[in-house]
Amino acid sequence: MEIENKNIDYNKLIISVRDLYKSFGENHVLQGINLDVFEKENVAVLGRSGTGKSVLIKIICGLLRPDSGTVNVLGKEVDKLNDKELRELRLQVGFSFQNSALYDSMSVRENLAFPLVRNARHLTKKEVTSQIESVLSDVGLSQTINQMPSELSGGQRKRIGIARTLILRPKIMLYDEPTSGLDPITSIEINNLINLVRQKFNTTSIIITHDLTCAKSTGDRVAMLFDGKFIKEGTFDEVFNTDDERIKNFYNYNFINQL
Ligand SMILES: Nc1ncnc2c1ncn2[C@@H]1O[C@H](COP(=O)(O)OP(=O)(O)OP(=O)(O)O)[C@@H](O)[C@H]1O
Repeated sequence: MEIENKNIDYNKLIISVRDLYKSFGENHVLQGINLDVFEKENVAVLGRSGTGKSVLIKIICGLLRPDSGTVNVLGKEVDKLNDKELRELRLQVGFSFQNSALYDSMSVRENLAFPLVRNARHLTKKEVTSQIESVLSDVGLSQTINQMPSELSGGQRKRIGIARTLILRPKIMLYDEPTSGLDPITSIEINNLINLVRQKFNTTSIIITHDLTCAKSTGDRVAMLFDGKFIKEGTFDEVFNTDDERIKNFYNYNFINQL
């Protein structure tokens, strides 16, 4: 078995979140979040539905603004960037959406060409094709190049969604519920892909999930979100080896649901 080469650099902080608060009206979603992610580290953020996991990564990539607190990404304070700087930063942050966000009226080839043509206009047609073929091979789906999204399985759609993000060679990957709606075997394949992406593309990642298997197999570190705060952080075993009833309930609920 090939041993994964993680090469995490704990001297290089890639994402740093401090005292982050975000409410929607009376809904106080994030209530003092602190999080550091180091170069080439995979951090899994676990929590129940509606705890603010997606809100957190949307704030990290500048899609939402916090009420207070700071978010530093690749050395830049996200809240202080103007529109142009934010666009430049976003090119380095790949966002893999929960629903894969593919354009249903476009083929796989066109879906993958879209971000390239929009953001790297200097490329020739031949270069675009070669990059599409290369990234499709990376996600193991070369044969789907001329298919439409409606012809793909849920797992294949997730892979193409990840490929479409990777084609811009981001330094950071934010995965929003990468295994949601997938059967256990397809989920394992996606978890393996997330680890492969880190190894091959040297990405730093946050994986948002409520799937324990996903968190365990992709997260070097796991952070447990509860009521707007991280209540425990560490390796998967450190987090779940606990007397905290909130974490034990989360574990048991997941376990029962997987039976
Ligand atoms: N743009 C918005 N306007 C108002 N409320 C919002 C907005 N975005 C998120 N929320 C609310 O913030 C809370 C957290 O939502 P979020 O999508 O981050 O949850 P989550 O932990 O990712 O859950 P899930 O796993 O179900 O996606 C929810 O109560 C949601 O309704």
